[in-house]
Amino acid sequence: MNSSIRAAIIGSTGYGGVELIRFLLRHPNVEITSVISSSSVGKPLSDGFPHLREIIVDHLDAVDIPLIKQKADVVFAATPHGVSAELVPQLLDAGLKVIDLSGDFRLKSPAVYEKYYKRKAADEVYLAKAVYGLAEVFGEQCRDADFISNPGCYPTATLLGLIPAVNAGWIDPSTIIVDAKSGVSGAGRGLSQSFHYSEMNENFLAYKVNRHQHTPEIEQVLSQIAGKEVLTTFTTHLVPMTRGILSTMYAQLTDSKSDEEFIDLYREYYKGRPFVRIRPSGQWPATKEVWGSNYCDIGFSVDERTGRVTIVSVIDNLVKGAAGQAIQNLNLMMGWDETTGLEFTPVYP
Ligand SMILES: NC(=O)C1=CN([C@@H]2O[C@H](COP(=O)(O)OP(=O)(O)OC[C@H]3O[C@@H](n4cnc5c(N)ncnc54)[C@H](OP(=O)(O)O)[C@@H]3O)[C@@H](O)[C@H]2O)C=CC1
Ligand SMILES: CC(=O)N[C@@H](CCC(=O)OP(=O)(O)O)C(=O)O
Repeated sequence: MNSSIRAAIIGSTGYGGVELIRFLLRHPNVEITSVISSSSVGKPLSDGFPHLREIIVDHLDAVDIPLIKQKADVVFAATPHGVSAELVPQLLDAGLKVIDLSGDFRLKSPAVYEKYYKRKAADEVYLAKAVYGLAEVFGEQCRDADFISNPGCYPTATLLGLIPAVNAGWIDPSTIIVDAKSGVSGAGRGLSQSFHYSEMNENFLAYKVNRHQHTPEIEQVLSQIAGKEVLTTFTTHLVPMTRGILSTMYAQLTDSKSDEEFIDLYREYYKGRPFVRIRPSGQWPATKEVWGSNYCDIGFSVDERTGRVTIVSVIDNLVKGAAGQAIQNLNLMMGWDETTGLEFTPVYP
């Protein structure tokens, strides 16, 4: 089926929104019919983002649900936590399809959301409607969905790196430790002291240790895959680069396995899913090798000495970790080939 669809983007002036526009401008089945802002209504988007001069619908619309309904069939909400919780139910009630990039609909438990996000959870009726859009794992559910909650950037890299091994019972999930690093664009376009050039440059730091909001998201999915409660140690770090996430994962093997066995297991699990690329033994993926693309590249090393496996997974946080996966989910929702509009080779060097 190759029918086209009209798309609106709320949060068009943010990093996720701008990245959605970059990809959707080249999507053969999507027409961008409204770019939406809460603070720059009426201004041309390309004034702030001259690289998007080719956009036809340039003037920023207000967040006006009846107007969005008139102009669009699907809405991407690239809006902050809390904003999506309020907006998404109104969009769904208006009969629109929605893909939400925020964390507001990923966690099924309102109490867990409120503990980690420190704000009121979204309405449970809408939480129950959200399909968690980790495309390579829950793609079948995405195909029938009208509302997809796009995974977080760190969970995307981490879960794609862990799920096949947890699913096969090859690692003991209670021993998983995740050490993840992100480029600064992961924090969005807003300004804050920690992201000033002089604070970030030549610096490397851990943050939100043992309290990161992506911990329960990772645990929720791993518990579902393992069929029992899984708790993980998950530590995030900021790296002075613009884009990219590298997640290093460690876990105890349940039985002796080789690198080649891991490679075969993962290649089989992700068969037919072109955005996950498994590296040959001894090759480690780097963030530059997926930069600007929707790929997730994964490498392995089994340590016979300790009986542990080390798994390294990389993505571009703004693409596979946000806009790219959101478009992959739209493709699944619409019954299109999941790669449509996303076939970009990474930019290198
Ligand atoms: N950056 C990343 O790597 C990733 C981000 N995400 C998530 O995606 C969402 C967007 O992130 P990102 O683009 O980085 O964030 P930004 O801070 O760069 O952009 C957020 C946008 O939301 C808009 N906005 C703010 N308040 C409102 C409101 N009340 N109503 C409507 N729009 C509003 C702002 O635009 P304006 O002021 O013009 O309205 C702003 O441009 C967030 O929920 C984030 O957590 C998820 C995965 C990765
Ligand atoms: C570098 C950096 O600050 N990253 C953000 C990732 C936030 C994100 O994009 O994910 P959500 O949609 O779940 O908020 C953080 O660690 O909170």
